[in-house]
Amino acid sequence: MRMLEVDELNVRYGAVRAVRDASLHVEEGELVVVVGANGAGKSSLLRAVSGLNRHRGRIRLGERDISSVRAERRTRLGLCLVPEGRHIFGRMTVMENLQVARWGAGSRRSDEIARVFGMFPRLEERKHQVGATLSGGEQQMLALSRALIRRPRLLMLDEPSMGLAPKIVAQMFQIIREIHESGTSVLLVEQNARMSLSIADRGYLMETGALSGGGDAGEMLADERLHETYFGKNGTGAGT
Ligand SMILES: Nc1ncnc2c1ncn2[C@@H]1O[C@H](COP(=O)(O)OP(=O)(O)OP(=O)(O)O)[C@@H](O)[C@H]1O
Repeated sequence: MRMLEVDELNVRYGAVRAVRDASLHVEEGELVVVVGANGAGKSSLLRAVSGLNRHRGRIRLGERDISSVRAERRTRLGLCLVPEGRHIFGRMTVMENLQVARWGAGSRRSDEIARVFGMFPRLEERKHQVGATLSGGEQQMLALSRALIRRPRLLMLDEPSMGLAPKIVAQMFQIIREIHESGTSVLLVEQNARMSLSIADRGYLMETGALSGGGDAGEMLADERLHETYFGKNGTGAGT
């Protein structure tokens, strides 16, 4: 089954066409990455799929057309976005952040929090610490945990490697790989092309609002033409 199908999506900010006739899909259980440089339109694409941006075009989640469904309802239907910049509650503790997420998911079950602590033991160790005092990697883990509490059908991640030290970036991609291996469908947007393609099934390229590709991630990783532009001299990705 196709988990997500996006057809001819367009996002405009006044005269700026941030997303142009973008079409993509994610099969059930797939990990798909959209790679592209800073400003290519990746965040606008994910925000539109989440219902947070005004957009034109058709979006299907599973069998259902959600093009005109509001953002909160899309989340309830299983589409969860971990936004760029994390947006955790800095003055609340780790535990409180997770409790708010669980409440938002309409659940009171304490085992949902225990489940994410099982995935991120580090967060359990810091459960009484306030969000703002966590490291960047821990904040990203908390943002991810808040989405996972909802048991999403499709998890969308906007630049999860942003601002993290290289060692932590590697851990973050390992965690995303494990989430995918546990059966969750994932749509990831990233500037770090090399790392994200190395864990993905398929990849798209995004340039000035337009998507191309949609091919096998391993083949994209081996494609010499993409190296100079997208993998950068130090191999960490476009624009870095
Ligand atoms: N609220 C906004 N108002 C006007 N223009 C915007 C707005 N948000 C984004 N843009 C413009 O739309 C284009 C795409 O931006 P977007 O943030 O989607 O790209 P991106 O690939 O996610 O880049 P980044 O990684 O820097 O977030 C850019 O030209 C950006 O300047």
